[in-house]
Amino acid sequence: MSRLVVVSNRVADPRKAAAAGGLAVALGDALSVRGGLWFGWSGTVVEGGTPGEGEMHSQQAGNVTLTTVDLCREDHDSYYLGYSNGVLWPVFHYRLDLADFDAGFIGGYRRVNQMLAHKLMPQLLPDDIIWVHDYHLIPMAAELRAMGCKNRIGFFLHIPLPPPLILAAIPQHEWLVRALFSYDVVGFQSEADVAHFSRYVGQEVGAEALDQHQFRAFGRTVHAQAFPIGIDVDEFAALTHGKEARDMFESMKEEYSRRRLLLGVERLDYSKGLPQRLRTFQKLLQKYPENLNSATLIQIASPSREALDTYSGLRQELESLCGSINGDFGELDWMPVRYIHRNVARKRLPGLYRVARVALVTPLRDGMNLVAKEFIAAQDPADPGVLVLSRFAGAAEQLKEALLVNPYDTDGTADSIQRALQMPLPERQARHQKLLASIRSQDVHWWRKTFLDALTGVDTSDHRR
Ligand SMILES: O=P(O)(O)OC[C@H]1O[C@H](O[C@H]2O[C@H](CO)[C@@H](O)[C@H](O)[C@H]2O)[C@H](O)[C@@H](O)[C@@H]1O
Ligand SMILES: O=c1ccn([C@@H]2O[C@H](COP(=O)(O)OP(=O)(O)O)[C@@H](O)[C@H]2O)c(=O)[nH]1
Repeated sequence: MSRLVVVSNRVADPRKAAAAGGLAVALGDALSVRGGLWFGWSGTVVEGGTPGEGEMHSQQAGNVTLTTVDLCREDHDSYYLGYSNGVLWPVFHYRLDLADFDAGFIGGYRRVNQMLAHKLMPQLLPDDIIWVHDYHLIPMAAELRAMGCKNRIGFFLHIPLPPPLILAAIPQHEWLVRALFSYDVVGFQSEADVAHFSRYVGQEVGAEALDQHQFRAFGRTVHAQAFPIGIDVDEFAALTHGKEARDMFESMKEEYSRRRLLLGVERLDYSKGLPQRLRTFQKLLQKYPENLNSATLIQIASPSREALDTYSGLRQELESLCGSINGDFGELDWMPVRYIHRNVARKRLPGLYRVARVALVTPLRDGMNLVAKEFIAAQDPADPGVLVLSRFAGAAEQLKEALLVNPYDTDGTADSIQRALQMPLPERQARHQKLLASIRSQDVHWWRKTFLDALTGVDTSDHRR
């Protein structure tokens, strides 16, 4: 079997609990099954280093070699904070209003992609299969091809692809899409993303659709398809019975047998719809007063990208909303919102998921959202909680038996939460059974296998010439 080389901005030791963020968790799972090389940024920022240069480190983690590169401050700020998270992240999540189209960022984005490609190229073996991940690294294949790389290279976009006219707001949109044609396979999270890609390449660059998945433009053919990412259901169910999760469950169970727990878990990111969720919870308390002194929202919002103003501003907005809801509705012995601005270890989360009556997964836009799938995996099938899920999360294409909501509709979402809180046991069980079957049939192993099967199966003659 060919060696698998995974390239992603974040690299994490698969043997240790991964940092918050679904990508690191899923790639750790994918690589530890097959072994190989995981290559990317070390997470270290060197003050005063030289742009385009970075020290490389290598270590062995079981059957996976982790090779990482440091970034100097200037590269980190223009590549990661600037272009990746100041331009691509907001625009790909449909937030043109939050994008910062500073012309200086693109230079750093190209420079870091070039540097990473130069450091990776000498490590490659002729029949390695290369799998590049996410918006930070779109030009990686083009850079490798420019150095003569003829390997099979696939790309998976973990975040949504917006409709053509939104994508076209990025000054370098055509360059980015041209770069995608240096890959053999381009994977998306949902059918909606594939439809946007198909419309973009048809309208903006005159691509020819050879069949449902094959698009030809710039003298190259690319295979584009949806491969919705999943979780390792058995691993997560096992975590649910582990010590950390059981301790969490026991400590919360008593209090929440008297009260009803609603739960939100995510990075503190504007794509996750947190202010809208708090306003919806406020509406629930106003409209359905039987929830006073009872319904409690635990909101875990783990710190993310705090150097960006959009993120620090969001934190302030959220803290002020939590304070005003607790001030208006709280009692001496009950606070409606428990807000935690820290990362909670992944091993402890299943215990929390299992105590919750309702999970609120209500992003305004999300590539997939693995928390929705983890919540389902952690439930007791005999007495499961209810998933309230935004129709704008990639996961909504698969999880039809959740209560699907429009997070912009505060009233309608409050009604759905009330319905979830009152849902009879047989309906909860029936919905959970179908949701569990869905996350089992398309789990993280299915995701890895279907993507890699597509990548090893496509005709790569364009790149071998
Ligand atoms: O690396 P960070 O800047 O700290 O951000 C964490 C990760 O966030 C994004 O995750 C996405 O991938 C998930 C798994 O496919 C998906 O479920 C979720 O909807 C996406 O938002 C980002 O795409 C990753 O690159 C980041 O590492
Ligand atoms: O305090 C936290 C918050 C989140 N997570 C994990 O981070 C991942 C979040 O992935 P998701 O796809 O939901 O969103 P992303 O952050 O990647 O956009 C999930 O595995 C969560 O269990 C965690 O371990 N601790």
